[in-house]
Order: sequence, then C-alpha cells, then structure tokens
Amino acid sequence: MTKPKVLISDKMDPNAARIFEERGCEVDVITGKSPEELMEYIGDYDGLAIRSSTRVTREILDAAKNLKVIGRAGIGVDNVDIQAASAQGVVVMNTPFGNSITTAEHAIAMIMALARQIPEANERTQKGEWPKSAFMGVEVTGKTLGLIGAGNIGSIVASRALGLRMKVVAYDPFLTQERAVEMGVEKADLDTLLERADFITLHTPLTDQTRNILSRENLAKTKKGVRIVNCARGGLVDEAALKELLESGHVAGAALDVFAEEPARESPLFGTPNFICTPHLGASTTEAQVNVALQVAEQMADYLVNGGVTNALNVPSLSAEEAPKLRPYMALSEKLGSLVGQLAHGNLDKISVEVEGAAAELNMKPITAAVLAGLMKHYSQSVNMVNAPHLAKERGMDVREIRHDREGVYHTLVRVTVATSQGDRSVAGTLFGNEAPRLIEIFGIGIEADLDGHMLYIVNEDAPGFIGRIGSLLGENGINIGTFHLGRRQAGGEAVLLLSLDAAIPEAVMKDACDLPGVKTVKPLTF
Ligand SMILES: NC(=O)c1ccc[n+]([C@@H]2O[C@H](COP(=O)([O-])OP(=O)(O)OC[C@H]3O[C@@H](n4cnc5c(N)ncnc54)[C@H](O)[C@@H]3O)[C@@H](O)[C@H]2O)c1
Ligand SMILES: O=C(O)CC[C@@H](O)C(=O)O
Repeated sequence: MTKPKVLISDKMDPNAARIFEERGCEVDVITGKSPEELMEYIGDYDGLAIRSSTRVTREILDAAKNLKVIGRAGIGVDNVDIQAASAQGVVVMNTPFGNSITTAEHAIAMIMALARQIPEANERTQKGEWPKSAFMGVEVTGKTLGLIGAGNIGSIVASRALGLRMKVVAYDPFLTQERAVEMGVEKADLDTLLERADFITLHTPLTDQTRNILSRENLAKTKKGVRIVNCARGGLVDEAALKELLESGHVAGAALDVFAEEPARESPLFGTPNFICTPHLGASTTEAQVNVALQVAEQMADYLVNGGVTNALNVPSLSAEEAPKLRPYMALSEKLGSLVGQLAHGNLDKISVEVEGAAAELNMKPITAAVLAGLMKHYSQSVNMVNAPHLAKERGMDVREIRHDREGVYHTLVRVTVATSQGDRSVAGTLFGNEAPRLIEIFGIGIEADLDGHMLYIVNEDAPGFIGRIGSLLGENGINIGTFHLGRRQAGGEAVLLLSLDAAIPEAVMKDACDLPGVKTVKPLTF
C-alpha cells in the first residue's frame, strides 16, 4: 500500500514530522512559499498541516486534487476556506485545546503589563532615563474583569483572574447560569459588562456576530479608565476608535496580540500612548507548540491511515476505536444509498435512515453521511462522505435518522427509505459476520444479495420459465452471470431478480430483456 503523503507548509515543531513518519505517512516540510508556488505541488499531497500563515483558498483547494485532510496546529481556522474544503470532501481539523493555557496566560500577561505599563517603563529605563515618577500603575486585585467569550481560553483566563482576586463578569450567549456559577463568574449581558469592567478581555472567534463587537459605539459605553486586551482575533475591536479613545484618555490602556490586518507591519495604533502589542504570540510557547504539533500529526495520520476523525470542523468525529466498527456499516450504508439512488425515481428530497439491533448502538452520523454519499453520487461526481451532508443541507433535503432499540430477525440492520411520488421506497441491509454488507430487502421484498460490481435488477411476474429465458438471453450475448438472487412478494405475484454480471450489459441486450414476456422493470446497476 502506498503511504499517504503529507505536506507541512508552516513552521511547526519538528515532532509533527516525526509523528507523521512513525504513523506511516511520508512527510515533506516546505514552508514560506507563495500561494502560486504551493499550487504547483499541492496536488501531490493527501494531507496539509498548517498554522496560520498558509491561506488555504478555493484556488489552492482546486489544485489539491488528492487532498483529504487539512490539519491546523492551533485553534482558529480563519485561514481555511472551510466551505470550499467541505464541497471538495476535504476534512478540516484543528487542535482545540493544545494552546489554550498558553493563550490564556498571554492575556493575563497583557493585563499585568497594562496595569503596570511594563513595556514602556522597560524601554525608558533601558534608555537611561530612570523615569520613576512617570509611571503610576493600578492593582488588579478587586478590579472587575469583563470576559467576552467564556469558552476554552476564556474560562482559563477567568480562573487565573479569580486567582489574582479579580471579579469576573462574563458575556457569552452560550454561557449557562450553572456553568457561570461553576466558573465562579457573574453572567452578564454585553452592555452591563461594558459599563462595569475595569479590564475587558476578548476570547471569541471572529464571526459575523463578533466582528467589531467592541465597535466605536460599544467602546463609548465602557467605564472611563478601562483597559482592553485582545488575544483572540483581529477585527473584534474597532482599531481606529480605540486609537481615538486612547488619545482622549477614556481608555487607559490597550493590548493587542491580534490585528484586523496581519502581519501588522504598520498600524495607526503604533506609537499611541498606553498602547502595547505583540505579533500574534498568544500560542507561542514551547509547550503549546509541541502540544499542537503532536496533536495535529496524530489526528491527521489517524485519519489518513485508519479513517479515525477527531476534532474535525466539517465532519462528525470518529475515533480510532469507532472507525473499525463503523467501516463495514459505512460500506453497507453507501451501497444501500447507492441502490436507492439508482432505483427510485423523481424527487429524492425526503430520506430516512433507520438503524436497529447492533447498529443502533453506533454513532449514526457517519452511517447517514455514507447513505447520502451513496445516494447522491449518481447525481454529482464530486460527492463523498465528507461533503454529502453539506450538499444535502444545501439542497434542502429532509434527512431523518431513526434509531430502534428492538432487534429483529437480523442482529443488525440499516434501512434507507426515500419518499417518492409513488410512495415510500425502502431498502434494507445487514452485516454478515459483522463484516460483510448484505442486502436483505428491496421495496418490501426479501432478497439476499451482495451489492457489488455490475448488476441487473429485474422485476417480473412470477411465472415458470422466466429464469431460463433471462439466463439464455444473457448467455447468447456472452454475458456471464456471477450470482443469481431471487425474491418475491408471494407465489405468482411480483418477483425480483438481482443478477451480478461479469461485465456491463449492452444497451441492445437491455432492450431485449425489457421485451421478455412478464418483465415489468429492467435496470442495470453498478456498485
Ligand atoms: N492569539 C492567539 O495566538 C490565539 C491562540 C489560540 C486561540 N486564539 C483565538 O482565541 C479565540 C477563543 O478560542 P477558544 O479556544 O476559547 O474558543 P472556544 O470556541 O472554546 O470559545 C469561544 C467562545 O466564544 C463564545 N462566543 C461566540 N460568539 C460570541 C458572541 N457573539 N459573544 C460572546 N461570546 C461569543 C462562544 O460561545 C464560546 O464559548 C478564538 O478566536 C481563537 O482563534 C488565539
Ligand atoms: O499558530 C499560531 O501561532 C496562532 C494560533 C492561534 O491564533 C490559534 O488560533 O490557535
């Protein structure tokens, strides 16, 4: 088996390359290249490991013909076009916890640096000024910290701030009262936080809701003498308004690790009194960089080698333990989806996926994703398990998942039903020996078959002689039958034949098959 190839395109701790190699991947480290250069060779790689410098745009993704996974050694994925990646079936992963403590500590360091004006005092002291009377700081003890965003990093900042004997007031739409009590913070709305905080620290992602959350208008609502820290994302604070408020003295200090435009080689804020900054160093400690490098390499290699999905932002997580159990179900589900996609007519906009028996104990998301991929691959060439749920959603398909605790005749079962203009059409399958996907029912008729390769589906009136006639027709045309499966509703009623063939059936033979007496439907299938 050829080894998956991974490109590390940003500076990353060398442990990442080591882990990739140990886990069975080939790895190249090529950093500092332009997007045009990256486009030239990205087509060779199955995995792309990045930090924040590589911008993975739609154009890069178009050139990345073999790419299966993008791994961000860090949290923010603003440099990745996730929509385009999803559309191309590329999994995007990050490492959500590896640098949280480090970034929280940076925010606390910024708070302390602002409180005691350490950077400016340091600079002037080293110039020989000994400016003792120029600086008068403030204590943080007893002061109120306004926390905007109480997720991973925000909650660590809160715990450190409480240790410094600050009071913490938090604004986060997803913060429950119980969690606030558990964290030891007071839950507040944004206006209350703005009015009360002596220090404000931001820990949200940059979204349409958070962009400019500290706008000119909101900055004007803050207490005179407030100090502001942003170690989250540029674009959360109106930088021009911040400069004016620093100059007027309304804001006593501001510390930015992140800027709306990065790298920020110039900014109107540079040189403003009581303004300090760092060049996006929030995650830059040895510990955090080792953590995120190890984690991203472990996760990506697990996906490329075993199919395990962890911390993916565009596909349900699938642990390395789950992956081997789910893989045969995904194969079965993909085949059932594909069968329905080939047989059902008209709109396929209402689909239900039901599981029972052993299947009901599993994570259903990958099963549903596989059904959708199988179903839609007959309608779109670029569909796969990763992008199928997104495409289904985009197209407004109504997808239901139903889990039955009961166990029927089969110890495990997956059923796919589509609502068509002729009513519900359903197919079901099981796993033989927990491994081998097996069809057990088509449209209410019991029939056991492997769905594999070229097949022929025939519905006919159950009458003597039919099997001989179809066998002769195929034989006369040199088409070898591999397997032959038969099912019927009742004797003399409607019968279903599923044949596996060694080759695709030519159009003319199909026509002749349709003309055989008693035939209602003939359909070639491929799996
Ligand atoms: N400076 C750095 O180097 C650095 C390092 C790591 C992370 N970060 C950034 O820090 C930020 C926070 O990371 P995290 O790991 O804590 O993320 P997280 O997802 O754990 O937490 C984000 C929190 O923001 C909250 N939130 C979302 N929208 C909000 C809104 N409109 N108002 C208030 N709260 C809102 C969410 O509910 C969530 O609790 C991210 O933007 C991340 O990219 C920066
Ligand atoms: O990789 C970095 O240095 C920045 C990381 C940080 O912005 C993140 O979102 O994880």
